[in-house]
Amino acid sequence: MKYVSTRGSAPALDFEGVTLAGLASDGGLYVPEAWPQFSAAELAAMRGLHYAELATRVMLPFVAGSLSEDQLRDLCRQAYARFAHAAVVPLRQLDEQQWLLELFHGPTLAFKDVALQLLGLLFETFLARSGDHLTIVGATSGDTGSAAIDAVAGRERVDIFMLHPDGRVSDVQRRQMTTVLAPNVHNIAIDGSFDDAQASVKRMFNDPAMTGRFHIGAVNSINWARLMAQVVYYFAAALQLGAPERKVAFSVPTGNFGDVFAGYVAAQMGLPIERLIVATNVNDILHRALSDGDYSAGEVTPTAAPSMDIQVSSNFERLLFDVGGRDGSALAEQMRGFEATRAMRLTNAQREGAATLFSSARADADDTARAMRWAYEQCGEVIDPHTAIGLHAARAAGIATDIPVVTLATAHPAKFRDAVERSTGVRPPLPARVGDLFAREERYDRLSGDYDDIAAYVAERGTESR
Ligand SMILES: Cc1ncc(COP(=O)(O)O)c(C=O)c1O
Ligand SMILES: N[C@@H](CCOP(=O)(O)O)C(=O)O
Repeated sequence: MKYVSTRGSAPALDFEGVTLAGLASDGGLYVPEAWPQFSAAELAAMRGLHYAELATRVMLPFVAGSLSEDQLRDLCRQAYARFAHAAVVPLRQLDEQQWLLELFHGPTLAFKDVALQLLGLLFETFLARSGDHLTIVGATSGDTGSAAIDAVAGRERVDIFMLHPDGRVSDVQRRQMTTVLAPNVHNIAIDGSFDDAQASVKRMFNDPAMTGRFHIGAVNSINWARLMAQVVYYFAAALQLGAPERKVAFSVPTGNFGDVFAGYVAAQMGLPIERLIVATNVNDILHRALSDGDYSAGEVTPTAAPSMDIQVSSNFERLLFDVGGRDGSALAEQMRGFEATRAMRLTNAQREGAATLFSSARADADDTARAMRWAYEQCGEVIDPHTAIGLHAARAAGIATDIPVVTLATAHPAKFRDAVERSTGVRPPLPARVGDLFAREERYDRLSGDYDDIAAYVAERGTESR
């Protein structure tokens, strides 16, 4: 399998190459040169498999040439052994049509663990082959950070520098990152938003002063391997609900467009998906883009769903590339325009291509609180504010009643216990495995958010590559 950049001029790479590269050298994102396909018979044969085996079958075409089937199976078994539920990503029924796919049973209680537990092992495997050292630089609005840190803390050939927006993540999220004291883990709170942090991370991938000394790596969903692992749970849910004979719709609380793009990939591979509902909070650039073609970023507004407080949505570029005819040079120009002005219009081809599968909805604070209350009072489920935004959109989407609608439950409610308590009166307890979080020592540094300060910090503490 070869991967090409959405901006058309970076070299095509194999799976090992894209996993270690993160962002493409032309500033684009890597996507497979063609989508692997599964027939209805192949899909039917996947029903009932254990999650690690399903993951092996779904991901095998993407890793061809870099990992054997047995190597991939071994990594999947290791990655998913750390999940606290036997099904790894259990489904729960809310009413006749609505379902939740619980993605938060991993070590750090959010959907990020599903991909990052595997990515940590992939890094270890590939770096052992090359003998190289990876300097991971990541941005987090709260969940990627802890999941990535858990996946690489203490690993020999990796350092991780994780930027989070100071004061804009929940106390549980912050402590899940800052109480990991392994020497290869560096937490940095920046004065700014997640968008500012993500912009600095992307800039570092194309800063010769840094790339000349360090092998910079990505754990954010700009890294293809992240999305690849997230594709699997769409298969897991749809197969349980009757695919391939029956279609299923998904509602996805969305920020950086990685999770829902994984659903798009599943559909390209032959999974019968009726609709992908993109659910945003009031940081609604994606809702505006999908409903009337306006992709323009304002300032980030803090909400009760802080992990989705994002305006510049990296993975949207992957969709625009695929539905817009895979013209890398045209997209590079469109993205350069966006980077200069923070605004662009989608082309007709991009709008029409997206509309075949996607719809969108925006939830404000009241919608979010109401959805949390509905889940608790009508169905007995305590859900987190991100999941609530997805559920609000799922119930409003008008999907035909014979089609199941699955909302991705992206985080454990205890990560956002203040917001959950305000809406439902219930304060969800922290699961035992993170129970002493508030007794642990914290360690992190504060920086201005200025790129030069961040680069100097990394340069001073990073390990040069060979
Ligand atoms: C709990 C939670 N829900 C939803 C999202 C949005 O996912 P994505 O950025 O892949 O769109 C995030 C952050 O990414 C998150 O942490
Ligand atoms: N919500 C994320 C933001 C980063 O998104 P990613 O999926 O690109 O890593 C977070 O919690 O950090």
